[in-house]
Amino acid sequence: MINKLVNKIKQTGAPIVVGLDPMLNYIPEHVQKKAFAEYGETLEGAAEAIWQFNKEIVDKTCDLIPAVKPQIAMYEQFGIPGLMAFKKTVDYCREKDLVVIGDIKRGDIGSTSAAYAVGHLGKVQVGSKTYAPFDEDFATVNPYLGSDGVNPFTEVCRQEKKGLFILVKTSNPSSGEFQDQLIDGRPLYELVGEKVAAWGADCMGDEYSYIGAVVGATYPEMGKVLRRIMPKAYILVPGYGAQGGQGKDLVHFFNEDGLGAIVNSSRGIIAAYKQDAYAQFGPENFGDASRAAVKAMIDDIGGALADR
Ligand SMILES: O=C(O)c1cc(=O)[nH]c(=O)n1[C@@H]1O[C@H](COP(=O)(O)O)[C@@H](O)[C@H]1O
Repeated sequence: MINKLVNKIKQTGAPIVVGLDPMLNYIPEHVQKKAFAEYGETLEGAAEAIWQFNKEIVDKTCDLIPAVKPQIAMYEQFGIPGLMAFKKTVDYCREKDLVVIGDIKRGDIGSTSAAYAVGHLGKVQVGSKTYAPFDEDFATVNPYLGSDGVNPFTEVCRQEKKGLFILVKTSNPSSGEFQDQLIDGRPLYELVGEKVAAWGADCMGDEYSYIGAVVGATYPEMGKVLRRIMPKAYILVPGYGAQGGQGKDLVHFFNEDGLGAIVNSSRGIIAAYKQDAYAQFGPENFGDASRAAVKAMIDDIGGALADR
């Protein structure tokens, strides 16, 4: 799957991921109204609104982008109907040949991580039958329980040819509270970055490892150091747009070959129609606003890479 991701990035010239993080308040009135007319103001109604919203955004952007990243919490908040909308979204994006990064941020003791890995990336056995319950292509993993929490995910990736993005340095304001703590003079995130490189060394695709890392766009200097520490890891870079990251901050997350990083934007794309820059589209044409925002993001990052 890492080879597919790299090839799609090369084909599209777009090292970007559209984050499918639908909140009800981003979903235009007319989409909500239609869903509620059919299912009432229920969890099912919310899930239908989310699904219709996602579908339109995917339809309007899928030819421009290599990948999407649905964030499971946004679906889980609507319970079982929400999770069904998550699964529908994953399946639809895979049908459109997009690489799907399940943003699930799991990680637990080994036996529990194994169950998460099977449910999201692998296959589960039920009597004589086998099922792939969620079947994303990549998953985000929290490594802060240590190797035995990560190994079951790696094992399933090896079997299924899937991949991981492991949290190394997160984009949020408090990420330094623990991640920047010094151990023998070195920040914890660097030690985690070294671990990601080690875990990924025998998990190589053609050019890059299928064990990638997450490093926030909001910490470009740290991204530069981590790029060197993990030369073969693809870096998922969230924090562009709504959290303040811009193309010019991100060049050092990429290798000299222009590969090695994929930048996520969620609210900046899916709620583009609410921004002044795209207001002319109006809520009716929210998908077109997202398409324009994707194009602007591609130009911003492409321009920054060309200028470096
Ligand atoms: O793993 C992630 O994707 C992630 C890691 C991180 O350090 N920071 C971060 O924002 N994310 C996710 O990236 C997305 C960012 O959303 P926007 O700020 O709306 O672009 C959300 O789905 C977050 O959960």
